[in-house]
Amino acid sequence: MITMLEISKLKKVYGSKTVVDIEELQINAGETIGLVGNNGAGKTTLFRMLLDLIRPNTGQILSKGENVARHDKWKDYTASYLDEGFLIDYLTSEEYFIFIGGLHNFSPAHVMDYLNQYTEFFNDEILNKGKYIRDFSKGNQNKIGIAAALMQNPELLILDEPFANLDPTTQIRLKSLIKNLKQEHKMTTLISSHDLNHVTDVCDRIILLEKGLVIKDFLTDENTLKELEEYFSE
Ligand SMILES: Nc1ncnc2c1ncn2[C@@H]1O[C@H](COP(=O)(O)OP(=O)(O)OP(=O)(O)O)[C@@H](O)[C@H]1O
Repeated sequence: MITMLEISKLKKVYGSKTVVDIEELQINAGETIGLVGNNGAGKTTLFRMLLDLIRPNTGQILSKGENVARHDKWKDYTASYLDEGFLIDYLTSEEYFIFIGGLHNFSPAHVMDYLNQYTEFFNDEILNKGKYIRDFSKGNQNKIGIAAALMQNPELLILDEPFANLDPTTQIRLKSLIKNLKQEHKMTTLISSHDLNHVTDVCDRIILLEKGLVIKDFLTDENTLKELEEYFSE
């Protein structure tokens, strides 16, 4: 098995509160990981450290063996959408996609062609609306951010609560999209979610965080949903 991410002795502290405290965690290439945990468990903080948006107090994250805080190579194969801060509010959706495509040397025509595969996912709400990104609903901003992240055909994809704010139809379409990416591109995917149903459906491994600690880490099977529901109803 090839290791994609290797986390060791990772700690993030705010004031007197330790919000992430992970002794050891490995993510293998090709895995689809669901990160679950109640509000404040540390999911977003962990993602932000994976993307070197914030720095840990101690410990490190290696991506393909290189510390993300000291090297840049991971940026070539990693894509993410954490929140609307990743978008550019004053652009239309087309302008934004063309801007992101330009970073990967796509011509505008190539970008528009690439977007054809998302016709179903977009559900006719994203393109040709003459609307600025700031005026889209949060769910539709989500769709824009996810499609833009996928444009670079990443090996590692990180999505923070991708199902939140999506209508049920789009949630189901997003699940097939993620399953496809796993099957066809062997993509390594990390998804945080409060939706235990979706996350157990789409992920082959679940990591449960609580107060920054990994409480459970197991492969998904037919009992996982029940186990998680029991854990969270205690
Ligand atoms: N910049 C910051 N300064 C101080 N405390 C912070 C900061 N960022 C996060 N925290 C705290 O760290 C803890 C973990 O927050 P985080 O957003 O990572 O949790 P989460 O699991 O993503 O939660 P949610 O499910 O609500 O999104 C929370 O107690 C939060 O208040």
